[in-house]
Amino acid sequence: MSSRGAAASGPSAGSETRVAGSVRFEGVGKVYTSSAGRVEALQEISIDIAAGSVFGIIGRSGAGKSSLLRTINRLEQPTAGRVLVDGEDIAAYGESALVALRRRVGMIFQHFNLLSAKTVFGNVALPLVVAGVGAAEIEARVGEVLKLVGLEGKERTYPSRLSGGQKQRVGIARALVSRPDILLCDEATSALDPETTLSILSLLKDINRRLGLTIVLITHEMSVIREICDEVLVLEAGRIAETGPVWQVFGNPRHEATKALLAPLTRGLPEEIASRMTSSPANDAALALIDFTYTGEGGREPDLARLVALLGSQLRIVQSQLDRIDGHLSGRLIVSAPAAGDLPSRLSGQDLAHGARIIGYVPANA
Ligand SMILES: Nc1ncnc2c1ncn2[C@@H]1O[C@H](COP(=O)(O)OP(=O)(O)OP(=O)(O)O)[C@@H](O)[C@H]1O
Repeated sequence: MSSRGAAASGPSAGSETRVAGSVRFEGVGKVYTSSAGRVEALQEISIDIAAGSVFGIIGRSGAGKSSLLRTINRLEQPTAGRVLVDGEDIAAYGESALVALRRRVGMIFQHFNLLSAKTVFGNVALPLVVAGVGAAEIEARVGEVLKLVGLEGKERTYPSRLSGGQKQRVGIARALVSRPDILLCDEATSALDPETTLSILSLLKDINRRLGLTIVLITHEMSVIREICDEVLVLEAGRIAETGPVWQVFGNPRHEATKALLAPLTRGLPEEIASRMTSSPANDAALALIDFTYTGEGGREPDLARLVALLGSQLRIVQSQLDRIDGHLSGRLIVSAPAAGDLPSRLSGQDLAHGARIIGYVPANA
């Protein structure tokens, strides 16, 4: 695995500060021209993705998410601007450098893209076979990644005998076997049920933490962004609507596109609260609505005593909901608490539940 460190890929990142797994878009544009006409899919996209971060891309259908993601491994070529991976302009790559880039940048897909005629071992080994790696090393590396994704013992199984979650684990193992620095995920959990989605998300987060791998993902599920992303980019009609840390963008969405995308997350709120909710506090006395999600696993139910200690005794429960999905507990607790002080950063450092985020603000007397 390439060396990784703590340095970020800020605007001044040059070859000295380079850390494997950073991506920079510089004024990226993409125009498709076909018999149907000209489509301006991306315009003036300039943004940095720090090595080792989990970066989410959201936007309505047709906003340009896939086009942008696919410029990172040159499945799409920008028609304007540059894409730099670890500080290098990948447009300049010849054939062998491009092959090497595709090994450094793995990808997983919504429908897994597994070969049905090959076993789990055969599917995962494929990139190494193509690269001409020796049999003993293939054996060792496939074993290593199957262990990492929790599929030990499934080597000889064919994809048709696997569940959706297991198929995606094979997809992840196949992407990791080349020891990439970056993993691109195109709607990787959209075909999975909520419980399996959670297990794949925790696997991705675990991989990100253990291997220091950069993950760039597209999703239409805002809960996915909330669960695992550090930063989020909202695209609207090919342009950047807004971008920043998830707690900031989701806690205080500024762009209409973001607010529309986040609307499903506010479902379930009492009408009298939802109708008075604003995206930023009206004054110092405003109350923040904080949404905690949790599962029954790992004892992650929010502890009320800790919430009161953190948020103050004025904390009120606005809504509480418990579901059982396939026998597993899935809960949501919405509380109101004084918004004064730097609440988002106070919340972000806490391991209070599976997810904790501010969904809006209401006047103190709401
Ligand atoms: N190969 C292509 N030829 C012509 N137009 C294309 C091509 N690929 C994408 N487009 C157009 O570019 C725009 C952006 O498409 P893209 O797939 O990047 O959006 P998206 O946000 O990923 O959408 P979705 O969420 O529906 O997958 C759309 O208008 C789409 O129709």
